Amino acid sequence: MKRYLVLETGDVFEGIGFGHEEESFGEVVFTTGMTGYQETLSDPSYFGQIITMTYPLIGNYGVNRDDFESIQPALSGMVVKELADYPSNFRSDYSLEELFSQKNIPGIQDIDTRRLTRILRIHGSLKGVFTKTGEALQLDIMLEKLARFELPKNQVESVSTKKAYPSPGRGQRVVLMDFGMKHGILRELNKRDCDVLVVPYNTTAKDILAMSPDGVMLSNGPGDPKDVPEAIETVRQLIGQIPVFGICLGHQLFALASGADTEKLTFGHRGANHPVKELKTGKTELTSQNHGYTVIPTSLEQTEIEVTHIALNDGSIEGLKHATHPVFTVQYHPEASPGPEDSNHLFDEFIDLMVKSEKGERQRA
Ligand SMILES: NC(=O)CC[C@H](N)C(=O)O
Repeated sequence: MKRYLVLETGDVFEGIGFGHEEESFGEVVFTTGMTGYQETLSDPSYFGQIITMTYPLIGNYGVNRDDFESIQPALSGMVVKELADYPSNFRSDYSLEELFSQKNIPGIQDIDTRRLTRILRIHGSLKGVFTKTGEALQLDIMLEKLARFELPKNQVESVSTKKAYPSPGRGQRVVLMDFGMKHGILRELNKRDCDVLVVPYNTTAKDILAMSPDGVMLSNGPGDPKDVPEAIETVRQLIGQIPVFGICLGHQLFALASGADTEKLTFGHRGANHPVKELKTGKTELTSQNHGYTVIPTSLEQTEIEVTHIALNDGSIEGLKHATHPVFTVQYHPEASPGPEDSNHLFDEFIDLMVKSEKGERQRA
């Protein structure tokens, strides 16, 4: 049945609805990953966003048990050119369409995603709405509703765990701050036998240090990093106390906590083949990315942080480290899922940093 996607610019796309049928508002963004739709739609960083998949055929290998990045997808909708009718893969348990219905995710297909992406590249990310499936379009009313719609400010709170929980191991003890964590991060720490305690986004530095960890991991998460001042304060207090590794939102929080500033990119970086250069070695890695905000280079001047990585597509900052303390962060996703695993070694570097830290020395003595 017919459904429309309306953008705040007044552009209208007619398509066919699938999944949840009610009206749905969000920030329309695009991702260029050719595969990995299951990981993408379950990445909590997409909270409140309508994701356009630029690859034209989606759902062709179905949905499997293993590739979820969270239990309850948080996105506001997905736009596809063509939804595969007959998924086929030895791991597939059911179709993408079934997942959308089961989890109440709104979808639209038969959309000219190339036209939509061109609009997003020109205007930047835009507010948009999926009309109720089967209902006639009332453009004026939709545009009025869109003008009134505001992107939510409590995004991290909505997707962070409410209670701390352990994921035991026999190695380094890591407190993982959950800002809307992709499970891939936890999997990478578990693979290295870390003894992980996942904690809510608003856990204080005092409480974290009282848990006596060897290091703190700052996860990815949705929204504007400036919307979580309590987390910025926690990170500020952790710097210099303990090794810290941050990913994506965690990277932006480290920058803000150090006195630097962030801003919104026009249309963001979302995809699975973004080249990133490490400045020290000149080596380039292909990375998985999903972010709309970035650290402002000139804002680093008065801080004690250094740029370690840059994006080759637009020169923006992709990695930072503290000049003297054991803290490093990346804007991209070393846990991949989806995407290349080139930068997986950063988790090993985090382990090394913890082992080398004072507490690690003490424990080995
Ligand atoms: N994946 C993330 O952690 C994204 C961080 C932040 N919400 C951004 O869009 O820039």
